[in-house]
Amino acid sequence: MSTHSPGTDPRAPFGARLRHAMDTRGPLCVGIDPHPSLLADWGLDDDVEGLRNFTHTVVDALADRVAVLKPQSAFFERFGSAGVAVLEAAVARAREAGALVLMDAKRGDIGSTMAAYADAYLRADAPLHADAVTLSPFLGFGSLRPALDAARESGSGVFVLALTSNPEGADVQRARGADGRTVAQAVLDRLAAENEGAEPLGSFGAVVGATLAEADADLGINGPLLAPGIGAQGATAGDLRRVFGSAAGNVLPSVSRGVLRHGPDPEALRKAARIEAEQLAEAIG
Ligand SMILES: O=C(O)c1cc(=O)[nH]c(=O)n1[C@@H]1O[C@H](COP(=O)(O)O)[C@@H](O)[C@H]1O
Repeated sequence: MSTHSPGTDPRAPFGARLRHAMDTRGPLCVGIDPHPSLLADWGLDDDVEGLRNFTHTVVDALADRVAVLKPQSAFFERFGSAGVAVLEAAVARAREAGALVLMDAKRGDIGSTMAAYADAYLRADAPLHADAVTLSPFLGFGSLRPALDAARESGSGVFVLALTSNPEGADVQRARGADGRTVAQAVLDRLAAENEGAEPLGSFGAVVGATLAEADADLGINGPLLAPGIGAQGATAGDLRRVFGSAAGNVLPSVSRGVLRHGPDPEALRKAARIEAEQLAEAIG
């Protein structure tokens, strides 16, 4: 992991900016998940001031060196508008310091209201504009169209849930449609179509948990594969090759508690992130 800035044209599509960030800073996304238990471990109160202190500490320690920071929106929303204001400031501060920001909001809705979510996160001048956002395809992949179009227009990205890291995900995601494909494969195929011809990497990513026993799916979507589950959920860097096979080079491993538990000392956070990034780069390199 280096402190090198992503340095590509800020107007380049998300996939190109992410490729550059992963190549120069190392393939690591650190999740900003201010759990009440982590706030307590850091000696902070479970209130807006504690949330702000926690979030700024993580951003100031890591935004100039990790490829991606991923704030989990719910932990901010639980404090209402004051918490969302902390999130908004953190997104701006992290992007200013050179990190790409993936807003973990897991949105999905009928097309007409999906357009409003797209406005909230993907429109270039939106207060909560991030480099990318997580989306849920449960209302049908086609319902995400307004977000896909908005991302293309603003040079942002999306990560659509395909094979999630939680054990309950398989009920829905491994179910087979009339054509024999699993739901997850149908999502992956639609993402591959969105990324067709994109170089060096498409902007339409999938979420595929590092905790899976095996992917058992074609992950060749020419887009990034967000891999949560490393650390607190039990997966390790060593699992990535087995799960992702030849697609490992496009994997963006994501760690939240596994890094955050080393705070609040900024130097300890930086060290934890550096070790993770080095191990992950070696595992998928
Ligand atoms: O979209 C995600 O980020 C996500 C998808 C998934 O399948 N599993 C998963 O754990 N996540 C998120 O990744 C983070 C995992 O946190 P840790 O288990 O603490 O590393 C949480 O913010 C989850 O919401």
